Amino acid sequence: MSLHPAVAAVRLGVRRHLADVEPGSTVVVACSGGADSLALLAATVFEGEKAGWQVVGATVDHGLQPGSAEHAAHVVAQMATLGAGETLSARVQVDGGGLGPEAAARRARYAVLEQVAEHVGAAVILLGHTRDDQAETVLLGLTRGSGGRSIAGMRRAFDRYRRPLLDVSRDDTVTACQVQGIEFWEDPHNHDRGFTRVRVRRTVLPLLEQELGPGVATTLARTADQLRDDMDFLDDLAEADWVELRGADGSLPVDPLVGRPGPVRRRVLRLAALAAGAPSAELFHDHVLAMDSLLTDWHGQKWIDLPGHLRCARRAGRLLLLRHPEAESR
Ligand SMILES: Nc1ncnc2c1ncn2[C@@H]1O[C@H](COP(=O)(O)OP(=O)(O)OP(=O)(O)O)[C@@H](O)[C@H]1O
Repeated sequence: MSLHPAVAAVRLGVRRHLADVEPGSTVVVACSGGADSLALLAATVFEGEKAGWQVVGATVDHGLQPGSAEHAAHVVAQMATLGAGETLSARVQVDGGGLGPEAAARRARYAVLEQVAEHVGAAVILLGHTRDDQAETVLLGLTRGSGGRSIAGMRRAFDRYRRPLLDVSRDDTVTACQVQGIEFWEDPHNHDRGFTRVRVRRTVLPLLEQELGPGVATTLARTADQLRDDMDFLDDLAEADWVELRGADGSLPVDPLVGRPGPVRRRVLRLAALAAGAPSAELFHDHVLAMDSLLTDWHGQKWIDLPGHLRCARRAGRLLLLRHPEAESR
């Protein structure tokens, strides 16, 4: 019997994005019990047998809904049935810490996945994000208007995480599960139109596909790939400049910075503010533009305020990043 194209697509994603993973390595697959991550686990087990990997399935119980422990136990059983060599379930305490519930759950999940990877000595942790997740991320980023990085989408790899299914559609993961007889879970949140992402998934993207032609999700995901490459290049340039120019006190010389192209210069300023202690979640593009105005539109302004009780001031040919009390005395 010939291999179903959807199953082939998922396996190809795993083969391609884990080509450098050595025989004998341990690979953790993070499984929510949804179609994406179960299709990913099945493909990783299949490819892992050929490549000589130990495959560990891990599921995280956020404890946010009634019955979540039973759900986690069910996912563990499924992961074992699909052939994971080892299965793990971890319950986490989701503590907001100023974050929204989704972001808090995500942070707790990543922390526990890290512990799991340490525990089993894993080379990589796999996440089941698909091309459709990527397209939604790009659209959401566009509407948020927070700059190139937010429309550059998710990375295929970061730290020890990999996303092997970013070229695979959600439909293919669902079909791959169906043809392999894998029962998957439908997260009730996926139907809750209170979430912007759900409205993008269920209304905006289908409308775009209907009005502009099929393939919009693919095009958005491809655009994100190209943009991410450019962003990474500019980030690398800026990082090298920052390392070269910064003084021991974190200050920056005005003249060489003014000569740098704007996209690099503003990245250097952002790096300097972060290094001085500005919280990244609160440091917005407007703050960086205000810092930039001390370089490109300076008419004697004393300082500009930054988050994290910081001030940026221009004195004696340098940009200084100061804590508030110091700002007064220097
Ligand atoms: N409860 C869970 N346990 C283990 N892995 C999970 C769990 N929930 C999600 N994942 C992993 O994360 C992937 C993405 O899931 P989902 O899109 O629901 O999360 P998200 O909050 O958007 O994640 P991210 O912050 O990584 O974008 C899943 O395919 C799976 O690999």
